Amino acid sequence: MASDLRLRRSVLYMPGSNQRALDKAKTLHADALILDLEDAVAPDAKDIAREQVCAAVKAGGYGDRELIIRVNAPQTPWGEADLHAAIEAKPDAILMPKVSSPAVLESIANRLEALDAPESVKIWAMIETPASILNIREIAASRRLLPGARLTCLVLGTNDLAKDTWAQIVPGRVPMLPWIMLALAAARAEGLTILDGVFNDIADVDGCRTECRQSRDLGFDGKTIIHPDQIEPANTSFAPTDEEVARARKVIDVFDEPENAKRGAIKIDGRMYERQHIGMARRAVAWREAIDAKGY
Ligand SMILES: CC(C)(COP(=O)(O)OP(=O)(O)OC[C@H]1O[C@@H](n2cnc3c(N)ncnc32)[C@H](O)[C@@H]1OP(=O)(O)O)[C@@H](O)C(=O)NCCC(=O)NCCSC(=O)C[C@H](O)C(=O)O
Ligand SMILES: [Mg+2]
Repeated sequence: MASDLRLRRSVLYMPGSNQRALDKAKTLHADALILDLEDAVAPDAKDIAREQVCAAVKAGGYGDRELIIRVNAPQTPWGEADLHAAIEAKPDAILMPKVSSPAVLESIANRLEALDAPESVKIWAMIETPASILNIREIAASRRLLPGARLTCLVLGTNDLAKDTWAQIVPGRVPMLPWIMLALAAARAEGLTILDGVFNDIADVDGCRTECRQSRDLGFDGKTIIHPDQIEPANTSFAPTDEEVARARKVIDVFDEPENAKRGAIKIDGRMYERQHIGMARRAVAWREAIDAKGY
């Protein structure tokens, strides 16, 4: 049903040290916000970023935008303080960077349980190291093993993947497609949400739109983005078109007709549809209803 569907078409990062961005985000049409304490924040701004981000989450005012805090990794000088403060702020999720194996997720899930964090605080995991790709099956499967069923989303970090593998970031992303699709299959096998990596060329809005469309074609739930100008391309690309919705409604209606009750396959407007297509059709309609209900 549309009411259960959480839109994550556009998920906007912002440096936690940038108070202006934290404020501006309250008015932007992004579905979710990642308030970053990690790579977007310089070492000497880590403490102020932590304070600002946790204060912003506690104060609220972001409407129905999901709020995610990206902490520094546990082995860094800031990891422990970030995690403690983030748990206390109770965001919708804590995003763990550079997750290379399930072990780090287990330790965070245990911490959340030990500190009695509400069930609503989920864990999101960045998939951005070569080891995370090799261990993706175990990382995704840890959803079933962690206490509190907290792992709900994987987020690709294509900049870090490029850095560590030496793969080039090129239009069409051919060098990365095997890793992208492996992560996508692992996420879907476990019923996790999965978000695509960022498009760095802020000035190239058309290029961003092309990559968002590719991202939707590949099967992602949404795109992580880095600038307000990338929100509209992401929201538009992940919305089913009018034509898709009309076709989806027709598929549902035709299979609902009594004379088709026992048919497995049907030809509609020259194309073959099987019963499995009803689920996809319902998803398209539910997405449209969720977008209409949201108003953007
Ligand atoms: C890249 C930026 C530093 C550019 O900022 P700026 O120079 O201020 O751009 P503009 O002048 O064009 O900004 C126009 C207005 O929009 C606001 N703004 C800009 N960016 C954001 C944002 N991300 N969120 C909210 N608001 C934003 C500006 O404040 C201006 O507002 P106003 O003054 O009222 O007009 C900046 O865009 C930026 O910091 N972006 C995010 C960078 C970031 O978070 N990077 C980390 C994540 S990417 C990553 O590493 C993923 C992964 O880990 C991987 O490995 O791939
Ligand atoms: Mg990264």
